[in-house]
Amino acid sequence: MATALHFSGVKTLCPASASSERSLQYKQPLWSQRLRFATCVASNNGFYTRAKNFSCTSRVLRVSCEGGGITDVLEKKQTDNQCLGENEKQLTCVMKFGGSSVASAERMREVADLILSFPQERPIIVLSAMGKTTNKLLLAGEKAVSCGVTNVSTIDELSFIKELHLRTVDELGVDSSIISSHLEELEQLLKGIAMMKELTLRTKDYLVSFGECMSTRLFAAYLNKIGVKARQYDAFEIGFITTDDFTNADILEATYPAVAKRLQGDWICNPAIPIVTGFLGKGWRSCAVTTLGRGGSDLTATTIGKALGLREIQVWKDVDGVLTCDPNIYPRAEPVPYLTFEEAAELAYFGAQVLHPQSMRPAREGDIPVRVKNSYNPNAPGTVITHARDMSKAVLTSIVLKRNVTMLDIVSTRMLGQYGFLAKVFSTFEDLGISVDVVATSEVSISLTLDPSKLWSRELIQQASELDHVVEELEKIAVVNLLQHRSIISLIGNVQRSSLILEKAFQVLRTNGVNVQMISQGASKVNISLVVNDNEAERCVRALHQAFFENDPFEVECGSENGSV
Ligand SMILES: Nc1ncnc2c1ncn2[C@@H]1O[C@H](COP(=O)(O)OP(=O)(O)O)[C@@H](O)[C@H]1O
Ligand SMILES: N[C@@H](CC(=O)OP(=O)(O)O)C(=O)O
Repeated sequence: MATALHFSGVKTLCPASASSERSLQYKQPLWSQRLRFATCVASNNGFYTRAKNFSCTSRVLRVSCEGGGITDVLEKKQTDNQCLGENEKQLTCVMKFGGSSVASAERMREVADLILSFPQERPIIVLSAMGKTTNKLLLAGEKAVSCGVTNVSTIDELSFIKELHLRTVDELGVDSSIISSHLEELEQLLKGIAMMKELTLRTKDYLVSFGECMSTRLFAAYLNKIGVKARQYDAFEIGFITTDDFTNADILEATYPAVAKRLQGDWICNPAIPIVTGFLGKGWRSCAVTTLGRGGSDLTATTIGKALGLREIQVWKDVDGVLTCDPNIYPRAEPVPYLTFEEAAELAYFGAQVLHPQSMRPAREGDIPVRVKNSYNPNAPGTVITHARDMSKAVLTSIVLKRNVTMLDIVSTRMLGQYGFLAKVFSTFEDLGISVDVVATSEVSISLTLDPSKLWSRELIQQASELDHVVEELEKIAVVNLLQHRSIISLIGNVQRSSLILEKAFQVLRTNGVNVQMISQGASKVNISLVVNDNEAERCVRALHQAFFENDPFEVECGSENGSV
């Protein structure tokens, strides 16, 4: 057997050995200059793995690998633009890894291996904060409001975050100085919150930004340590311009050209894998750090995909793709192999935590496929989301649950034939800046649900008074009934088959003794929404899943014809 070294199109054959350390002889000493900057990927019978160590002298490249017997060593040159071939000037894809994928040093190493297992790609990496760091930061902030300045350093969540990040520094073998100033500043910030006794939305965003700022620094340092040239970027420094809606900001158009120019420009001048903070932006008026809403790193990834016109956007999660329902509600949920952007957007908007609600927009506008993959199980095919798919056999794709929704029944006090009623109702919501989710109307009455994510971004006390205010305003023209603790069950699928879907759904709900309080079929034609009581919702989802995905969906069609459903 022979071992091959590929470099600048030149191949040098060296004798193989069974050892896990391999020395390769160069023909030309000149190569070693370039190899200093090289990425080294070794392969063991076709399974690519990160080389544990590599070093080179003028004529010898020495590679050692965990796991023994190296049969092949590939060198990807990453030097300067003089060495970039024409097609190497383009970054190819974006890979986003969520908190669960980078929760520990071990997971970060696995993610590095995963990235290097695609040597043909020139990826941009987007990372979320490690594990549950964002939640812990928010909790620490809330505790700081009332704990007093002197007690800040004893906040459990602060200790947890410090310990997690310092342990990761240690285990990855990188220099602690890359995050020490962030950890110090974080404590100072919490002391500031304790002093002010308030945590504004703007401060909340600044507070949570420490999570992504630290995870990306750790990961970039680790890649550099193992010889893979990487460069860290804070999204708010490279052109992610947003509205000033702290905790729920929207990306502005100016972002696309700015981000493309910065990332592509740097790559061409001095190639290094970009490691970008997910979730963060910069408010265009305030110039302060903003966040894109919980789970917003998906949106960072799709924004980069569109900005650079990349071939593919990959979002790596801890599940085998988008599933037929939330696995926390029903563990027998199955991966959905294909989705359209429209289906994925509805699914995300109506509560499937797996994707950020706004994240499909840039991908759809740029017509860039999104692949949802499992970083714990990279061989699983995942879900591919594209513009169109074969719908001929599709009935139901996924069942989504949105809990804790507020519903309003509004009945006009005027008689039939009264014009302007709907306009007045919706202008009330517009004036109050409250967005509406699901709507069902007749000429004199309207039932609707309020988007909880918009309400949740406000303080609880503010929410209650806003709801009172909505009711007060609407009562000028209607009788209003405010119904809380409702859930929306969204049936995402082929609404061309809506009769079949509804027939089966209502049969299941009737069998389970559940009364549907509102029903709406979206204009998008991929979603039917049913409103039920919160306390019945999970049971409904499980029963619906069993009926639609664990039995033949065409059964009902035949059954109903014989009247035997
Ligand atoms: N329909 C669904 N398909 C897949 N996952 C879902 C679905 N609904 C809810 N989830 C939950 O979403 C989680 C993945 O999303 P998220 O927590 O944002 O991942 P990450 O932090 O890795 O980006 C899964 O672990 C799963 O519990
Ligand atoms: N860290 C942020 C952003 C994010 O996208 O996280 P994840 O990819 O882990 O859902 C959050 O927890 O909301």
